[in-house]
Amino acid sequence: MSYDQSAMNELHWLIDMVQTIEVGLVVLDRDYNIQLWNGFMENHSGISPNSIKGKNLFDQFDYLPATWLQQKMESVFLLKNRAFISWEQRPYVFKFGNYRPITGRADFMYQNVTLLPLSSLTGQITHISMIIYDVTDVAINKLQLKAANERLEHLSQTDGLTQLHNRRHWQLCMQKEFDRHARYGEPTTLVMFDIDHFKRINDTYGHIAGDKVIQHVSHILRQSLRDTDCAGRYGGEEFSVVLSNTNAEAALHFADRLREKIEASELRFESAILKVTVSIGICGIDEHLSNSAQWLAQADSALYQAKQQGRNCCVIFSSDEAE
Ligand SMILES: Nc1nc2c(ncn2[C@@H]2O[C@H](COP(=O)(O)OP(=O)(O)OP(=O)(O)O)[C@@H](O)[C@H]2O)c(=O)[nH]1
Repeated sequence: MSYDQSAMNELHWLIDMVQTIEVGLVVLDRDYNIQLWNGFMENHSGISPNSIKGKNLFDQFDYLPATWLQQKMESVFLLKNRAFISWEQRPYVFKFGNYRPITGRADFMYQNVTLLPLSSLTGQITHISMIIYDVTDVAINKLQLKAANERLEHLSQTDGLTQLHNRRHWQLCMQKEFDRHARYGEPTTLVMFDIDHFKRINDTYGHIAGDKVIQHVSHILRQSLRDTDCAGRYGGEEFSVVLSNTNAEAALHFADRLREKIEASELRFESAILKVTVSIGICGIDEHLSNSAQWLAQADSALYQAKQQGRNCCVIFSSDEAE
């Protein structure tokens, strides 16, 4: 076989491969006019190479982020360097459907795109090539893994009965708030409360009724919170809340409103109507506290005082009374 014939063969194979490869190939000239559009692009866009050749990329696909993409392409022309667009940065460049049976859950094809400078025989960069990789499988797996991890993280931080933070996670929030105060000195207050005579509910109506009461109280608590507040189920029928940017007097308003709402509410359980009250201890943070455990102990001591004072009331911690 002559040298010419062999070169022709090679060229033929290359063209064949470019047309059939499972990767999108597009060549653009300096004005973003399409010079090459391979089989992959045709199959996924439904547009044939003949009908798109010579047309401007941005006129053909008006959904493309023109300014952003042109900026990237210009840097490829000027710096003669490759550029990459990852699906994590932008899920796709070309809006192609996803036909993969295994990853049928994606509505579109996730893509990684490489922009490659193409030089002419004189060494000038006259064209660039876009190489489009279908990374739907990888992207879906990664997204599913991320979602599963987020679900697991949520479960590990949440109390199953009330959907409030569980004790361990709430304590971390409280420690963060304590540290934030140590750094920035903003007021913050701890509120601990406990359902009064809860044992009687369990003893009279059974544990299921008791659980419903705990859910009922936590529902009212959730409705009373701001986004920045952090509420948890501290123990069986004991709840804890960190009110950020709130001093003890303002927390007393919050606590009294919460107490009144719970007192005014009722819960139907089978043929009975259940009513409960709560006792609340409040402790604002101050410079004398040496650690978060002490803060918690003082809020707990205020809660104990509220119980001592006859229940269904709120008490702000005072060191005099604690002694
Ligand atoms: N149903 C139910 N009961 C619980 C749960 N956790 C703890 N308890 C019960 O809550 C009751 C708490 O009783 P006590 O600590 O004596 O307090 P109390 O009856 O509320 O009395 P005061 O707090 O002094 O007003 C106990 O009977 C526990 O068994 C729970 O998740 N579900």
